[in-house]
Amino acid sequence: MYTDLNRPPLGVDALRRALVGDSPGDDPRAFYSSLDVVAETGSTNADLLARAADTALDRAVLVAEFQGHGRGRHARVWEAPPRSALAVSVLLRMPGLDVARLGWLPLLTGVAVVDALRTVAEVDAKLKWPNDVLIGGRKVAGILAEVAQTAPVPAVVVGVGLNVTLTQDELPVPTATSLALAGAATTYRDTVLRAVLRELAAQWNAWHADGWSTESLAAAYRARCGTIGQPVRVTLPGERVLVGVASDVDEQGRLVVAPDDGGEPVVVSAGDVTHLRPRD
Ligand SMILES: O=C(O)CCCC[C@@H]1SC[C@@H]2NC(=O)N[C@@H]21
Repeated sequence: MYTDLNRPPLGVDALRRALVGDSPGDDPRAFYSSLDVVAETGSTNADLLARAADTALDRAVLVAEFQGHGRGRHARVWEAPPRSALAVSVLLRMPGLDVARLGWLPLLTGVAVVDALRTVAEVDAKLKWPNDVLIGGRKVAGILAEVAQTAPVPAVVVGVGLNVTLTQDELPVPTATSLALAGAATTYRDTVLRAVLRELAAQWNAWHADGWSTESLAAAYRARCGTIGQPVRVTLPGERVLVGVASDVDEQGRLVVAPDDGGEPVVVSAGDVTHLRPRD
């Protein structure tokens, strides 16, 4: 099934040197407490969630060269051939953050992935609400955040799956793409992973310094979101379909849609969005 297993492994020692601090702090270059790369696991999100009660794992990073049961949003699977994608999870706690704002973390992660890809891969990456990362209308990365109710502060495991060197034949669905297929300036996974984790740390630090306020974060999200201003079809829970124009995200990161039937704006907290101008 997989065409080329001779792809290079990630260089864990260099990644650790670049990203892990002796006493992890505000510097995005040494933000993380640990970084591990495993050859194979079921799901990096599941692995960190299972160990979320261990406070030593705050800001831990777990990367898998291959996931047998990668988890996607809406209970879907997330698949990629070995060593051709990034499958990375980070465990974060945000003391003092109102739990109602936890939902911003996957959106913040989306902002970080977009910035990393624009910078090192030189691609025109954009977000499709809530946090699919698209290039030319095709999905290159997905984000799944899951919460563990640890006391006194919940732990959030945020996972990123990013297609790097997948060939056309290896794409899980025709609407996906990879950095290689999108003509990225680099398909070196170490470079991309380093950029993603540094941007995530920088965004997280900025949000923390801002007292977990959502104003600047929402502005950063809007600036990178290709859904706002788009005609969209939204499949809501229960398979109800909403068609209209996405006008904004609100203070909780929910999508506001002006329906085509002229009704009141609908605030969407969960749903599957299709852009009706497919290249955006
Ligand atoms: O459905 C989506 O778009 C989200 C996909 C998230 C996949 C990543 S890969 C690393 C982490 N571990 C998982 O099991 N899922 C996430």
